[in-house]
Amino acid sequence: MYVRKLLYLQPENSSQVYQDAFETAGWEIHIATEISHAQQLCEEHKFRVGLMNLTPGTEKSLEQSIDKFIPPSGHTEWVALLSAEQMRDEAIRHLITSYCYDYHTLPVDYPRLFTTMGHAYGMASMAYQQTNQSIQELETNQMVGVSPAMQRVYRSIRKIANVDMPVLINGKSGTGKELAALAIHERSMRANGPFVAVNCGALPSELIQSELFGHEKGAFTNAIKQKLGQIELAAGGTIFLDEIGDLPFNLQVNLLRFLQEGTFKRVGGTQELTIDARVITATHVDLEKAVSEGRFREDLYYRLNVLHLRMPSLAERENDIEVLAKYFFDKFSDQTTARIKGFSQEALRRLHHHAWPGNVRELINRIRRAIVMAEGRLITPVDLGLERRLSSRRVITLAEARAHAEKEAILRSLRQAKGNVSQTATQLGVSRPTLYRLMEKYSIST
Ligand SMILES: Nc1ncnc2c1ncn2[C@@H]1O[C@H](COP(=O)(O)OP(=O)(O)OP(=O)(O)O)[C@@H](O)[C@H]1O
Repeated sequence: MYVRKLLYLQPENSSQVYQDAFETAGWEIHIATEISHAQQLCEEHKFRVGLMNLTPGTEKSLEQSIDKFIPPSGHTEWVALLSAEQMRDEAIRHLITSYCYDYHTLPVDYPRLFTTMGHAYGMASMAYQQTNQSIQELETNQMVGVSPAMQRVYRSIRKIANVDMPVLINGKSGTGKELAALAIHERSMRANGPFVAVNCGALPSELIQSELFGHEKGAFTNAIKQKLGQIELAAGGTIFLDEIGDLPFNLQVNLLRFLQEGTFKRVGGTQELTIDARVITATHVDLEKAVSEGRFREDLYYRLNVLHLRMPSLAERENDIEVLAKYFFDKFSDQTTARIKGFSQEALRRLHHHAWPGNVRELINRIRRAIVMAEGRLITPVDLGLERRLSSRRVITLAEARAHAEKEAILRSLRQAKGNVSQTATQLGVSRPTLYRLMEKYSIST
């Protein structure tokens, strides 16, 4: 029979379930009575479904440590088992809505519970397949993303790659324009030729001409020998010109000639040279506006914009945020950071709510920083630099200021005590139950 693995978190003294019933229904049940054991099992097995028994008296400690046993892959859906009475507790309802796919009230109605678990398994498997799909995309063109917006990008790249014409890519900074240009090149008939990238915005205007088109010996004071330009170096392949809007107006005509006739002259040269390179350009500014303001040649704009690709910003690709975060986490983790197992639920929530002005590049930087900064097993919002800050411009009430200070003190103390709640409580001069209550109030997890 097809076996699905189930992690059952059953604190001691909680009501028993009939293990045989699960096995007959095709579930291989792994029971943990303690969080540490659940954590260990999560590292050894791939559970798609977890069942947690919220026995009265244990739910509080579960709530505080739930982040710890969420497997690093994050593809496990949880179902809570609890009494109808417990459902009246607001904290428990919060726990269920934040962490669980569904709940089941006791006594156990096995057929109904198995249906719920079957659905949870389906949902978790779907999420897992989606991540895997993105990794397949990655193998072919190093781009990760499962969102509909990225699926459109992949489809466009496949089509554009087959047609040997200029491409204009636009999108905000850090959205992956250069990566898309490389993907086009690698899927095109020029894949065996060079891919040469030049950032026109990063070069001083007096150097751009010689950088792009090369120069002859003696063309200017420092031209002690002949130098080939980047366009010449891209012969047989693709030249990618990033920030094309920054190309000085006087050089735009040279590029236009190259696009129209495939010819150019080195600086200081008289000979007309011919090479074959596909031109892909990118911009984060509105080139049409630059044309209407007279800063960019209209004829060049139309020559460059034969095929067009728009890279969506990260905020438009919400489904990709978590996939990318986990991808970069795996990429940048190494043996020295092996103790860090993934992201806390709060960290994932903050990643989703952040506006991402710097797009994927910003995400990469935040993950790299978090891997260095994290002190616990899971990355927190503070590690990512995404802790909620109170706006300095807004007038705050005394109650808000007090709450802010209280939260900061708890976070700092927890960090110093490496997540040890008893030690933190002693340090802050409060009892453990009070600290737990405050942590719940401020959504702090260890
Ligand atoms: N979909 C993606 N999957 C994986 N990595 C990505 C993705 N998009 C961007 N990146 C990574 O993000 C970083 C920024 O991407 P890239 O340089 O291509 O952006 P850009 O739009 O050209 O930025 P800019 O306009 O600032 O030059 C790179 O390290 C790139 O590898």
